[in-house]
Amino acid sequence: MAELRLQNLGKRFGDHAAVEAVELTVADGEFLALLGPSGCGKTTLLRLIAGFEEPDAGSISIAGREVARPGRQLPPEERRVGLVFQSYALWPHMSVAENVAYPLKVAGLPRAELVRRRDAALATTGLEGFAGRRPADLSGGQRQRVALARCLVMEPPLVLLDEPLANLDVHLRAAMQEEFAGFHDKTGATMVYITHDQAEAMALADRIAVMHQGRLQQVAAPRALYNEPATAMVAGFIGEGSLVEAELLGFEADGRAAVTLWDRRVRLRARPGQAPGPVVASLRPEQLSLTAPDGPDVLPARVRRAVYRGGRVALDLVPEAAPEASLLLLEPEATAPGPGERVGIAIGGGWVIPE
Ligand SMILES: Nc1ncnc2c1ncn2[C@@H]1O[C@H](COP(=O)(O)OP(=O)(O)OP(=O)(O)O)[C@@H](O)[C@H]1O
Repeated sequence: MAELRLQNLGKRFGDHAAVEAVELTVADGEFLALLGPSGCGKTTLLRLIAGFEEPDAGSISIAGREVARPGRQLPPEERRVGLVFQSYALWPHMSVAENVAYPLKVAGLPRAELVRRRDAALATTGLEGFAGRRPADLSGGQRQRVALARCLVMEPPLVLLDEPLANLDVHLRAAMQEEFAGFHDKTGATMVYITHDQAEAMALADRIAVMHQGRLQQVAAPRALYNEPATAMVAGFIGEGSLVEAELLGFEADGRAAVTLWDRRVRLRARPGQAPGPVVASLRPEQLSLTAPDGPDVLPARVRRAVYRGGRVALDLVPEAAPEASLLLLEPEATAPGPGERVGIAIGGGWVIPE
């Protein structure tokens, strides 16, 4: 069992809080993606868990054992944590098999056990046919598999991955994502996977933790993160859409929120119990549709830009009632209006940001 628990974790570099007040529990066997813009503290958080940085607040426990708090650090090699980085850090003079077996050799395993575990790791990562090759004679994806196999041989209950696919091209990334998912299923290890690619996080993770300026903004399953973002930062960072200022009037009998948006009354979803008043709402493109400009409850607007996306056109729409605002709507190519055209927008849903 390798539950990971971070309590009020903090790390400063001089005046800069790289990680601040992080509370997070990753369940045994869970796949958690850590997602956030560059510089938000993802790598620092991972280095704290691995034991390369010492926290100056809070604590870290792995499998029920406290491994770090200010002034008390268990060294990395005693944490039983596997690490996979984007730079594969393979030994160039060793074969694939030797690279994979290296941690076992260092640990002093008997030869028969070493061979058994090495070959099992090579099989899990589909590298049986490459055992004799040098890293220089492998593709980027194959090298990343070697790095994965070398992590796997130690059978770590907790694996930390720092942007392991960042150096690969788009097609290879998709293939490797499937391999990571398979690797997770086979090993049952708890995984924390850093990425700044939200599609990758959504494809792989049970839950996604979104980080911003050293703090966790929201930790939730991919669908919840997309449909019910806790903050404007999460709404803007995950998926596409528009953030608009509105007024929450109250809740209707069916639980929908009654909201005024540019003098129109619309019904959105909101966290129950939210107080009436000024709010920010997130409108995803699929919650908007085009209609005739002058119907009841329709928002007349003009097309500012129309960008072809292959089969669909991304429309940047400016409501007549709010010339400074902008709404994104995706329309099939065949029915998409062009720049300058006047249209009506029907709002079929949306989410009131809770804070
Ligand atoms: N050793 C250090 N000394 C001083 N500042 C540091 C150190 N390590 C990181 N930082 C700063 O802490 C902040 C968080 O850095 P971190 O590398 O954790 O971000 P990140 O989210 O992993 O970014 P990226 O996605 O670009 O790798 C940054 O502002 C960075 O400049």
